Amino acid sequence: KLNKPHQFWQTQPMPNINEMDKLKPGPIQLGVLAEVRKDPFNLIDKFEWFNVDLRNEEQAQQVYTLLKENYVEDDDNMFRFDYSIDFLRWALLPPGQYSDWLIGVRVNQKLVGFITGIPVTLNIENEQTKVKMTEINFLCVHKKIRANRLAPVLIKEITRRVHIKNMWQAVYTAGIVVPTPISQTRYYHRSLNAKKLIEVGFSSLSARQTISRQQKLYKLPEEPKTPGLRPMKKKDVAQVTKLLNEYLKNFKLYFKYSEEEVKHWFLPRKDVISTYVVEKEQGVVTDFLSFYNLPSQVIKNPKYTHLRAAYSYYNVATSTPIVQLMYDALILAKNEGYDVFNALDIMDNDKFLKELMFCPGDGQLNYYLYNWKLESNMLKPEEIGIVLV
Ligand SMILES: CN(C)Cc1n[nH]c2ccc(-c3ccc(F)cc3OCCn3ccnc3)cc12
Repeated sequence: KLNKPHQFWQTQPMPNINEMDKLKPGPIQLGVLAEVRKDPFNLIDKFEWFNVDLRNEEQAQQVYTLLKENYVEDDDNMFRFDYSIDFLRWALLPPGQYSDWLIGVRVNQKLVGFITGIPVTLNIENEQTKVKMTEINFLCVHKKIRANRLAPVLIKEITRRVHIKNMWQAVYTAGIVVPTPISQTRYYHRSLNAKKLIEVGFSSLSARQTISRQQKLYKLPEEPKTPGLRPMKKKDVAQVTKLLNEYLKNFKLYFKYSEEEVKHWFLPRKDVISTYVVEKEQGVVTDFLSFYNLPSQVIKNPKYTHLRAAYSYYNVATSTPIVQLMYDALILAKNEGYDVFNALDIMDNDKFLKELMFCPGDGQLNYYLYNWKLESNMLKPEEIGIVLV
């Protein structure tokens, strides 16, 4: 009976505490293509598998509504992520995507379950170890049909569809702890609209604080400071690709980006992704900053329905001090209408979090690698060079 904690995860190729020192680095189980099940896993009666076509407006709407009403909430159930359709198309239709890796489960034409994969090549702990794998995301089961053990079936089915492509590893993140995190990172928030954050209950005032004091404390200049800072354009793709790939080599977990992928992931998309480059003298790009748009629905509030949050994506500072570059990111986000700017303590983020007055969040984001034993059991947050949306 699957009712002991993590009963499902104990059946999966993930290192557990006492195996840690026995397993050699690399794949935990070697996959055999010929042994992969050719047919989908069985679903309970009336449930059916369904490949989601996010380009189809109606199907995209169904995914949007399922997530908006049933996806991740904060620990106090005050906020729930509200990923937009444009955002989902950005996140889930990258170059090389497979049509059967956006998996839905339907009952009477209604979408009740979802899980996604996108193809990535992950560098693990050194430049020589490049592993083609999947990045898993958006695991969601409708609130009304939880405890049917649908989530494990969704995980097994996407695993099967990844195995069929002769890929045997996965990378994913989650707020919860299941066997076995490779890194436990923390998130931080920088107030941009102090008054609204207090009114929605995101921030609270201590006895000595007042709203106007908070507004003064977090006040930002009207315009960014760095000369030559401007929105990224197509002509910047080659330089941004070089800057990014060079920078990411500093970390133990990172993707290598083609120019095609940089076009997809970084060219600005309204209300989805903002990328700004610093163009020093004639045409030379020396730095860039980027943040993505992920609002949270405010579950119960008389005045506001949403919290507008910008999330730090990738930032490369080779000639501008990182603190100054990120200070400009705050100003740009404020001017784009965001209420809060969020960042994890991964990459070099620790260098600006305190100085720019970020406050720690109330939870953590755990990183996972499926079917892979690291040389070092855990990675420090500053060794993580990947951002999962
Ligand atoms: C990553 N991606 C897989 C979505 C995802 N799943 N689980 C999560 C748990 C935390 C964060 C997270 C990551 C960075 C951050 F600055 C704040 C965060 O959550 C705040 C709490 N919250 C939840 C909903 N509304 C507010 C993301 C996620």
